[in-house]
Amino acid sequence: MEAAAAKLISRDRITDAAAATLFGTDSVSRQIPEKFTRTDEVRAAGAVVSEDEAFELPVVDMAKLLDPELSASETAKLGSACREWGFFQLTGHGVDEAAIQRMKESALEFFMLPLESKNAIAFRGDDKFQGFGHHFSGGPSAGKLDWAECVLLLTQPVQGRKTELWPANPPSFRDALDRYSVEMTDLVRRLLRFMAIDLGVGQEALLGAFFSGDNAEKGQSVAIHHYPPCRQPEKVVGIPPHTDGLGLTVLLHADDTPGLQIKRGGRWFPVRPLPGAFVVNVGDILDVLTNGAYGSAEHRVVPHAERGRTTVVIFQDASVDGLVAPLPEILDGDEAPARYNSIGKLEYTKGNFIALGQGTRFLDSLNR
Ligand SMILES: O=C(O)CCC(=O)C(=O)O
Ligand SMILES: [Fe+2]
Repeated sequence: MEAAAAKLISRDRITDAAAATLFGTDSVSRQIPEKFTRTDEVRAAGAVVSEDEAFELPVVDMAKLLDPELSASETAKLGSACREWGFFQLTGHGVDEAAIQRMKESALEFFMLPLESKNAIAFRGDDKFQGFGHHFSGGPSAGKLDWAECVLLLTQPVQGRKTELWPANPPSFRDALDRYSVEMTDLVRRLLRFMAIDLGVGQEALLGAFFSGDNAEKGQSVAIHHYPPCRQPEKVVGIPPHTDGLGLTVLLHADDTPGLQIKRGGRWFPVRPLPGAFVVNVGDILDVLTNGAYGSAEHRVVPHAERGRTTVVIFQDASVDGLVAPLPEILDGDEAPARYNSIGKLEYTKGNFIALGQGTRFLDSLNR
């Protein structure tokens, strides 16, 4: 993260007062303090699809993608999920179970520590990009707090890590995240190969946008979120509506609590997490790379009334020769002109942070 861009984010450490609201033993019965009350914002965000309405968030099976007999039809399913929803659940992914288990346990154990221990890595100084505290929330919610705590860290490239901000407690954490990060790199590579087939572009082109070159702006980061239970979930926000600003996102549920919702056709669709599956979504940069063929979808988190929820979210960054731009292979003169203006990666990152602070979507400003 370039220092000047990192300065554009403002994230706060969690105070004793906020912690008493979020985790206090009597927090469930108490009134929600003003700082967390966002009833109007929640109401204005639109209706939620009801529990019993039948709908199917696409499920993609990696084992089928890899099976020569089933690969073509499963690749088509992957493609339609990315085009129609920008989201899917991924089963049969082959990621090492022990690595997943250790990551889940380390995340859950970290959040169980007293605030003082967690604040050992609290956001500080100029660089509010990495550390522990309140997730950034600006725009219409400026001044209000999310019903959540989170750890944000750069995980790749290894030489870019600020290891001193990686939790030393629980002792398993650093090793678990290191291992998990490598597994996620492999998983993203595998997925991109099939996305390239679906898009009809060379695998080198798409993989190259995510992994080639020594551009330090291209890497991987993690957000580990904890949403404590909230008796009046309709009054608070776990994470406000947003699209993910990087390339591809892979989310792991550390428990089986639902809460993630995806906006489609003006309504919020709750994700019903499948045991053992990842939730994968298209980020704004993949949307641009594919010239809008794959769409990054708005999503948010609503806390659960009785159960806490913990997620481990990996973001894989991408760019083409230092630019956020449609892949040249996807464009075709007047037949398929660019739908987005190209922009330097650093300028993109800064623009994204400023837009987040204003509650707008930077991607919209790149539309041609
Ligand atoms: O925790 C979740 O379910 C979603 C988190 C998220 O949207 C994000 O970190 O960008
Ligand atoms: Fe997100």
